[in-house]
Amino acid sequence: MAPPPAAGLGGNNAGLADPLLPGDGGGDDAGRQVGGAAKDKYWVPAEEDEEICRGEDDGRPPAPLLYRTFNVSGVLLHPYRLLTLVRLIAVVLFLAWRMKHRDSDAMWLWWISVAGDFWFGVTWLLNQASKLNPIKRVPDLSLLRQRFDVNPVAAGECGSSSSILPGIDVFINTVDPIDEPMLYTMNSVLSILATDYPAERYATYLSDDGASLVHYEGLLETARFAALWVPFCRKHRVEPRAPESYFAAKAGIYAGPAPEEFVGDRRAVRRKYEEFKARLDALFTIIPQRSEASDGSANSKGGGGVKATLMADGTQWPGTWIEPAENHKKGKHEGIVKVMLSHPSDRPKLGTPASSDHPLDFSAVDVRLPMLVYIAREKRSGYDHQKKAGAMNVQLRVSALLSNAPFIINFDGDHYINNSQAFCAAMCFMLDRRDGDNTAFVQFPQRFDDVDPTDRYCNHNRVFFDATLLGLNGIQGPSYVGTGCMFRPVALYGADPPRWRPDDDAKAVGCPGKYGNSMPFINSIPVAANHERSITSPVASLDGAAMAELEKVMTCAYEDETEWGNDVGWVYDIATEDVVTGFRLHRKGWRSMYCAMEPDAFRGTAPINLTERLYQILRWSGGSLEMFFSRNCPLLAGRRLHPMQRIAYTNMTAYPVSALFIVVYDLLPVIWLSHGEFHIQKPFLEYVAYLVTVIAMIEVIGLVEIKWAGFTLLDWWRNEQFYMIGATGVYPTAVLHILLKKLLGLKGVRFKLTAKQLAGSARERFAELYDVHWAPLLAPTVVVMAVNVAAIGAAAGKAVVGGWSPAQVAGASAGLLFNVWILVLLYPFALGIMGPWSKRPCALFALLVAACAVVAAGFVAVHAALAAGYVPSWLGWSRVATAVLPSGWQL
Ligand SMILES: O=c1ccn([C@@H]2O[C@H](COP(=O)(O)OP(=O)(O)O[C@H]3O[C@H](CO)[C@@H](O)[C@H](O)[C@H]3O)[C@@H](O)[C@H]2O)c(=O)[nH]1
Ligand SMILES: [Mn+2]
Repeated sequence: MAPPPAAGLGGNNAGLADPLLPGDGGGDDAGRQVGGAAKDKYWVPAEEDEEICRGEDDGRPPAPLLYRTFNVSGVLLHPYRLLTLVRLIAVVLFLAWRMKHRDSDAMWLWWISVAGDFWFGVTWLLNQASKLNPIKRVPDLSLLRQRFDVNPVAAGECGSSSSILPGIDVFINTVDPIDEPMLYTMNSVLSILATDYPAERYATYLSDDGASLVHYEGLLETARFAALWVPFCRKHRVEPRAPESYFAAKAGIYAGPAPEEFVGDRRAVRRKYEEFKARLDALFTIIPQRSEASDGSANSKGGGGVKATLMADGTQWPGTWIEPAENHKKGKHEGIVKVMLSHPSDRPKLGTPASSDHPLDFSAVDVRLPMLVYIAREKRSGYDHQKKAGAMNVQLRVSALLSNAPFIINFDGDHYINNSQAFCAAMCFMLDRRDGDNTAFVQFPQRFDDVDPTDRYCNHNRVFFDATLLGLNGIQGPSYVGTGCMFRPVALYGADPPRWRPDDDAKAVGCPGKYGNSMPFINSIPVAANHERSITSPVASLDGAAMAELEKVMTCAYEDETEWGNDVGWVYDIATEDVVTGFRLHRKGWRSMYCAMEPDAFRGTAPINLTERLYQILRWSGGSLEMFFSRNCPLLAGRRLHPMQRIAYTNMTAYPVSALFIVVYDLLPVIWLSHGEFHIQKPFLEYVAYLVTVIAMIEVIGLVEIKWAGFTLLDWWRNEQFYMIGATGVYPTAVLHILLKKLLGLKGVRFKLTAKQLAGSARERFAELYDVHWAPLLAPTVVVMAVNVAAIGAAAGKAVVGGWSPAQVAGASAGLLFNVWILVLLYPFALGIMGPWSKRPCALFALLVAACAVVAAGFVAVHAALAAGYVPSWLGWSRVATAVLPSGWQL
């Protein structure tokens, strides 16, 4: 990001060069951390930084600041706050006006709608309040280098033996090599192995919840290919370091030291990459063939005479088998841990010069690879495996025994590192002298590759990632929202942040019993707290005892009678482990930091099929409600939770409740069909005027927000639309789930794995967008659409039948405005259920007009029939003596 040069900063302060100006970074990162963008012109450096830089009075130069703080400039911030205040007043006036005019055609509905308006006002306020002081923090990567990575060798990379950067354990999760295409997972692994962080200071743990041999052998292939890919990335400083994305993009400006070798090297690596992909693909056939072809020797027979799945050396795979057998099937198998790449030496190791069988010259490149470990935790029937949270808690324990880094970072299997400075960026926050020690986690935004250009289903979630989280950043910190988040494990273990520790007995984290009965694990906890410990210290050799310990902490039974999933590690029994786990840390008084960088730190895939997307939102909204009605309810937290943060969490967990009112509003137009005139609030026109004002003001505030947050009008609009789509079908379902759970003790919303499409496959791009998967979850929204279309049709019919006074016309138009508004909001949904037809949105308009016309015609026909004295009966229409128009219809 590149705001204008900071006046008054970067003066005489040692080391405080402006990190935001291009070319200032000195190293290879200069261009990368800045990525100039006009959208940042609304951000100004915070004065607080300037004061801190001037230093304390003790005469010593203060430690430099590893990140810089920016506020929204007054030109936008003041109007933004003012508009919020004005709307608040408007809402209060509106509610007061309503209370004074208790006049409606149905008082019970009037009360519901007053309650609804009140609730909308409150949730809007909760939501808006947390956005009034947005803060951006920009890491200073070059300073981090100067201080912690003193003598970079290996072509200026972080990789150096004189580095004192803290260790990191990297977690990555996957479940199924098909639902979550293995190519993505292995690309993520490659991007991690090649990232710009000293190889001896981090270790990667892949958790495979499917325990499949395909993943295991795929990872072996990946480790082999990494020996070429990683040095290639370092030599030419390529970005991004996930090969699939790298080769898909046009080559950018060359940043490395060997331009003359680049083209040849790139071509060679590309060829090897294609071969690597082919080998990954082949695993899906080789492994079954291998197991099929075995001669029936003792090795190949599992229990019950099924064919065992065999590893390359002919021995039985301990995980799940292709032909499921006892102890070798989904949900029932032993734990597996394999070190694929062992921890490298501390000193850089240069590669070999080019030769006939190795065409790339790596003689000036550090060719070490970081440690890589495969984990499949034990699964037993009778245990709830707690999905992703369970998998990560096992990763936490296994990594603690093996490398025990003071920091960890977690990735979903489909998210890769897009900017290899990301680890260093997170470190800037963790190591900064201001709040670093009190920072439990650094959350990065989630960005996606495969989303269609207009982002029909609001997958990018820009309003959340570019506005809401920056707002929280100005309070106690962003919530934890899953992939791309760096943690301080001691915080996960339940330690208090230094700021709230009663004495300096820093490492005490409570009674050992709550962590289970592995002494080596318990002993690792205080060690992990110390990030000055210069390197990760992996166990020297995996002897029998060490292996036994690893296996022990991977078992299901290990967590019995412990605090895992409760006060320790990732939280259990909830569809969304993320927000609640972050909340637990905030409640303890920890803070968090938000780190958005350019180019994006990480990127991944998103569900672009409507049904998948709705299930994802169902999981999130269901999880939120579960949290609200659990012991982790924000209202129950103690005083360490910042008051504003409490408000934000309340909003974040209670929001689906709004849907109950929205559904009532959305279905109200049904009244058009039965009555001539019905007004929920009289005088109706004034009511509509108020409504239009308060709704329009939300949009006006949104216009200011898009300026400072730097997204587009379309992003904002999609967010509005998707809120309505969620509110018509998904949120009510979530509310229903939680009611059933609380009242009848049924299970809550399940964690349904989001299926990922394979980009660049034979199918057309964004093909998923046009697949319609009908599910009950779609039904309510279809009903709402139908009701509103019918209402418009009925109104048109009434207009045709005629006889309206001007006042009635005005009233009807105001009501219709509302119907149209709902339809416009539900537009992406309508496209979604049209499948391939949605490629021509005019077809949708034609359909809508036709539907309205049919209803209108029907209305006119019925009216005519009734006027002529016909009444409907079981046998069809029968003639009665006089016209039978209901009184309300006599218009
Ligand atoms: O039994 C399981 C189920 C899932 N996962 C992993 O969990 C991750 C997330 O699953 P996915 O289906 O991709 O969910 P998303 O909705 O895409 O995930 C978002 O929402 C989740 C919370 O609901 C967060 O945990 C994620 O980080 C966030 O990206 C994936 O890596 C899975 O492999 C497991 O390891 N074990
Ligand atoms: Mn995902």
